[in-house]
Amino acid sequence: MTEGHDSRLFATEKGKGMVAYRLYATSVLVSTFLIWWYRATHVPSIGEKGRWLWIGISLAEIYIGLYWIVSQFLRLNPIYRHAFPERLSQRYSDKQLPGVDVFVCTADPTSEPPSMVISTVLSVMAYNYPSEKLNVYLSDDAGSVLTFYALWEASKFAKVWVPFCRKHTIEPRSPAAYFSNIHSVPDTCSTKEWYYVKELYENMVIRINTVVKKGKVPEEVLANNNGFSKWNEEMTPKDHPSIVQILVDGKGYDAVEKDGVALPTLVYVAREKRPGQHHNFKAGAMNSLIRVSSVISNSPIILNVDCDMYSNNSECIRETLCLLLDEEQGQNIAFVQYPQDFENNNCYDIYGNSLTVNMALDFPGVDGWGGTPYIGTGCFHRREVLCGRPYSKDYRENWAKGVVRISDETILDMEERAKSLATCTCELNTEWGNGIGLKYGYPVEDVVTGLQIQCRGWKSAYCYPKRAAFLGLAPTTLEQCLVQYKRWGEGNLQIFLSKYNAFLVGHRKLRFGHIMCYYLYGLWATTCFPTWYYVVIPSLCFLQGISLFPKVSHINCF
Ligand SMILES: O=c1ccn([C@@H]2O[C@H](COP(=O)(O)OP(=O)(O)O[C@H]3O[C@H](CO)[C@@H](O)[C@H](O)[C@H]3O)[C@@H](O)[C@H]2O)c(=O)[nH]1
Ligand SMILES: [Mn+2]
Repeated sequence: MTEGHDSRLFATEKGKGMVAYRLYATSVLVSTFLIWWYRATHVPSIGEKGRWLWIGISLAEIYIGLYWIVSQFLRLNPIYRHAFPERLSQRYSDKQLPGVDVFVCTADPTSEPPSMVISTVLSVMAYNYPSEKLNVYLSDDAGSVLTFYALWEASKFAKVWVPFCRKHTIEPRSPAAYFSNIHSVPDTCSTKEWYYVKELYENMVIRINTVVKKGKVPEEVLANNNGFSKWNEEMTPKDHPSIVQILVDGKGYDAVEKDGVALPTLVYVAREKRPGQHHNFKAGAMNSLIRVSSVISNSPIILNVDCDMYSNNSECIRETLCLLLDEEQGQNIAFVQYPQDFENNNCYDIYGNSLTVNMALDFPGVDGWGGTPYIGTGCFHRREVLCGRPYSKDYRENWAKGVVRISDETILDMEERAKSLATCTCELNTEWGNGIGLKYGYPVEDVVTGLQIQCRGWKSAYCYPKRAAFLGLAPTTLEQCLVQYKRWGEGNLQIFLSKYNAFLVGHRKLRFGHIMCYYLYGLWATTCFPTWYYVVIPSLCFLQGISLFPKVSHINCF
């Protein structure tokens, strides 16, 4: 069933086959009750072997059953959104479209190689969106000259790459992904041009990798480019001043390259780091970017991506705008979250990294209750809301908002102003990290931030386009997986146990089902205990000759 008519920019569709699913869920529920009944009525009597083990397994089954019941809140009401970008183009000219600031975060040039980071940056620079409305910020939490060097190289390559992508409607627009997956020349492109771009890209990657390997930028580059003078020998990742450099000024003349296509603004940001000053990880980096971008572009929409999650769908901004700009249904949507899809999963996916259940089943279900959580990457926010604005029915976003250049201000002046907003002291005695920007103090800062936004009355939307919007790298080794799951499990449990427990902050503000969705993630880590019990104890009992399950011969065990 599709709600919506021709003027809507997006439609909301309810999940199919729900009657069948409800029947199935009811049968599981009935079976669960029967198992509980069986456990309660067959407890070995006092003194009998295995009494406590029986009670233990009964508790494990009760917990798993209750957790399953909570999980059904995510399954009963899924919705799917479909955007109509062609209607957006009919209604809004390029000039009328809102500005978009894209934040890419990186933290370590060793584990996040600069050549990968710039591929992500290039993929978002090449969105099918007016360049003068697009601003890309790279936050480098390591403050590394190597990452800056890579971005400087990328800013030059972008002059060829961005027009190339737009001219030949290339997908995906991450050069690394494109050249490693596509080996044939598109029809519209001459072989010469294609190989020229490919070679240009490959040579750039070789130069970047050489510099990263040596750990040093070549002298001739340092001598000829002022940008590198901001670094000196004393600077370390944990101790350096703030650096803001506008590598491409999309609103200036230098952005118009030879084909007459303007490039998006490209800015390098390394916030100040000092020993003893807490930097609040990614949330701190995001909040610095919100401030820095407010003097350079101040776009009403912010997209944030992790540096290992490139844009795989160049239409994604337009699709998102369909949701946010829809006059009837979009006014209360604070953020639009895309799934975390990964390109490096193999068909076995032994650690369950593809997150298919969460992305394809759970999140449309949470969306049905009023809003998917914010999961930190591939998410478009309204700047105003991220900065603390509560929902009000009468509020209308100023989509034309943006920085109006002070006529006699140079780029250097602007960089200086921006730099002062990325220092350690600029958040002292402010609400940053509390009511403004991303919340501090939680390992999954994004989830708690999203929850806070929803408690201020806003909704959020989940978009699951056929062509994945972003593709990232999932952990590949068991160790990386354990670290990742521990962080998510621990982080969500911490929120559950804190004053940001969804019920405590959300009662009367969120629907009961929505609170249960947050509980599912909050309690996820605790399911390790019953699971562990279930996996270990019955096998040990088996060795001792104690049976915790009905025997096949006892068919009539009830
Ligand atoms: O001090 C820091 C630490 C991390 N990052 C960046 O934050 C992103 C995510 O960090 P990562 O270490 O890759 O965390 P993951 O556990 O892989 O992240 C997942 O889980 C996080 C917590 O929910 C979300 O923020 C992420 O978006 C999501 O991909 C990366 O781009 C990092 O470069 C910083 O900018 N500064
Ligand atoms: Mn990651």
